[in-house]
Amino acid sequence: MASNLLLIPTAIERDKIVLHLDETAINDRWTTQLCGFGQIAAAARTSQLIAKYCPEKIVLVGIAGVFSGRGDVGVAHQFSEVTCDGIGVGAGETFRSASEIGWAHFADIGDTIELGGRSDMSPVSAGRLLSVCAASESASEADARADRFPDAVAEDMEAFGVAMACQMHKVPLQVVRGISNQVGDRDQRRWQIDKALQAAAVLVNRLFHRR
Ligand SMILES: O=C(O)c1cccc(C(=O)CC[C@H]2O[C@@H](n3cnc4c(=O)[nH]cnc43)[C@H](O)[C@@H]2O)c1
Repeated sequence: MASNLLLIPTAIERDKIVLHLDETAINDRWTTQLCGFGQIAAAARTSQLIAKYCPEKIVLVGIAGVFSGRGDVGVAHQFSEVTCDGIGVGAGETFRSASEIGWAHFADIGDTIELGGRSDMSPVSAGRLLSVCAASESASEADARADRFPDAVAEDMEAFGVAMACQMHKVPLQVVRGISNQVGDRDQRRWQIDKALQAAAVLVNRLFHRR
């Protein structure tokens, strides 16, 4: 039986989350691999791993920031869609995305990719994940992003790249993110990484047992 892939951006996240994952499920059917930090590494590495393992399905798990007023820190979400922000023209208020200027990311892949390509992996709808190239570094930057994406719940840096590779290879993807911080809060003393990854592990363990 083909192994499924559990992708995690960094070794720090992997070493914390594996403590809470169902070991039997991992040994039986899942291969855990790092996909790297940021959209580019994540897309390239995912493509390489799909070619190597030919997985039936992929789950991406890690931490993310939540937009102010749209959720709590220390909980986890499984997302129904992922939107890319940061590839296009301009910066700040003048930024226009790839779709806005009429350049698709690749062929028919626009700025948003639906997650959960098959009925047996139908997503728990927790809305939109915004995948950025550089994390918001202040509350005002976070608010500006939140204004541009009124239905985005959280911000990460890899999901769109992983989703693009999965779409090209026709492999269904689920994305689970534990919420470690408020978007725009760069003071890691306030981040709740352990709690976020523990909550994320609960959702991933459920996905392990879903047919
Ligand atoms: O601001 C810093 O100095 C800094 C130092 C180390 C790491 C960071 C990160 O933002 C980690 C990014 C990493 O975790 C995910 N993540 C978690 N929270 C956020 C966020 O608020 N916005 C975007 N990405 C976030 C992301 O997927 C990366 O893998 C900062």
